[in-house]
Amino acid sequence: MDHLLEIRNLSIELPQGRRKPPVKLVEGVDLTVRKKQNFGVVGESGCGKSITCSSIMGLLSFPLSLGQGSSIRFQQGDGREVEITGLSKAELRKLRGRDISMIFQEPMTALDPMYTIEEQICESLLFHASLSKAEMHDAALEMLRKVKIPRPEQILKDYPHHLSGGMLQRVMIAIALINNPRLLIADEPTTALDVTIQAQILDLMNELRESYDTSVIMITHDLGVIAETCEEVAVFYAGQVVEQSDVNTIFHAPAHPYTAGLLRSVLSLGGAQQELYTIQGTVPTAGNFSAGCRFADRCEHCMDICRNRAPALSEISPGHLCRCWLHADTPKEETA
Ligand SMILES: Nc1ncnc2c1ncn2[C@@H]1O[C@H](COP(=O)(O)OP(=O)(O)OP(=O)(O)O)[C@@H](O)[C@H]1O
Repeated sequence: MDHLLEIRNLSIELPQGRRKPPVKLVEGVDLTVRKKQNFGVVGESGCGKSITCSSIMGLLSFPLSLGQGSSIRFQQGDGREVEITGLSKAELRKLRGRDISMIFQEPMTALDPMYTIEEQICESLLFHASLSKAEMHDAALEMLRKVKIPRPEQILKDYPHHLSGGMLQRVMIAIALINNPRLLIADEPTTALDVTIQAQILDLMNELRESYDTSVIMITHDLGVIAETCEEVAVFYAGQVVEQSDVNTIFHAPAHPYTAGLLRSVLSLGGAQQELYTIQGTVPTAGNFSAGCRFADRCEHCMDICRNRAPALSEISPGHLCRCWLHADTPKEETA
């Protein structure tokens, strides 16, 4: 089977006390990540990208929980498929680091200021492999070389505060890849870095992907990062996937007005004479979604039906999914 990860009907709920039903922060998300695929998850702040990916790691923060019927199936290194939502805490710990790793926006907060870089790399090795101290040292050194850290012997002895943001992110990538995971989740890995360092980190991730058999889920609000690194992309809006397709289609023939708006705002940044384009309005907060399309209030193509009935995510051409009445078999003359 070509599939590494299959998410079906994922919902993530925020409880509202005993009297009210929980608010669904994420609803009805289906995603499939293939082996060795670079999969992008893009959308504005607060649309549910990070909590969706945290749920893959079994790391939803209190008081969030998975809704009934949510399924996350993952194929382990031994070929066995596991249902992540049914794993115990101990089984999840085993899966993390060995099969699934994550890198975050702020490497400084993910690393412990009290321990050297060598101690922190070796800690993740300790947990997953039975190596001697000398073998662990060699493995850590080799990994720092792979992520192109200069003077790796010295860096192993350093503490996190001795390193720049770009170097720390390289260390995080080394830690994430040292056990050769099948899936790497990268949550805005370059957002906190300046532009030239961003490009270097993205290049490094692309290079490493060639030499590891790892699939990557790249979470970002930046379509430029998606263009640089991904083959397939899911566009999130207000807790749902609104469009999904290969990257080429998303960039050249976006179907959902939200995706088209995101692209226009990126393109207008590049044009010297053009006025900066922004999508009017803001993302509705969870619990305040309308009965119809969640993007209706901001949409330039809004029709009557969009305000009253929620569109389903449907396949508008092979491999291209879109959640929009403009592309559904419904009368289009119902313009508001
Ligand atoms: N522990 C929590 N308790 C309550 N609400 C939460 C919690 N964690 C996340 N949320 C809410 O869930 C929604 C989705 O959050 P999430 O962090 O996944 O968004 P995002 O798309 O990753 O945004 P960003 O790019 O800003 O990280 C937001 O409305 C957020 O406020």
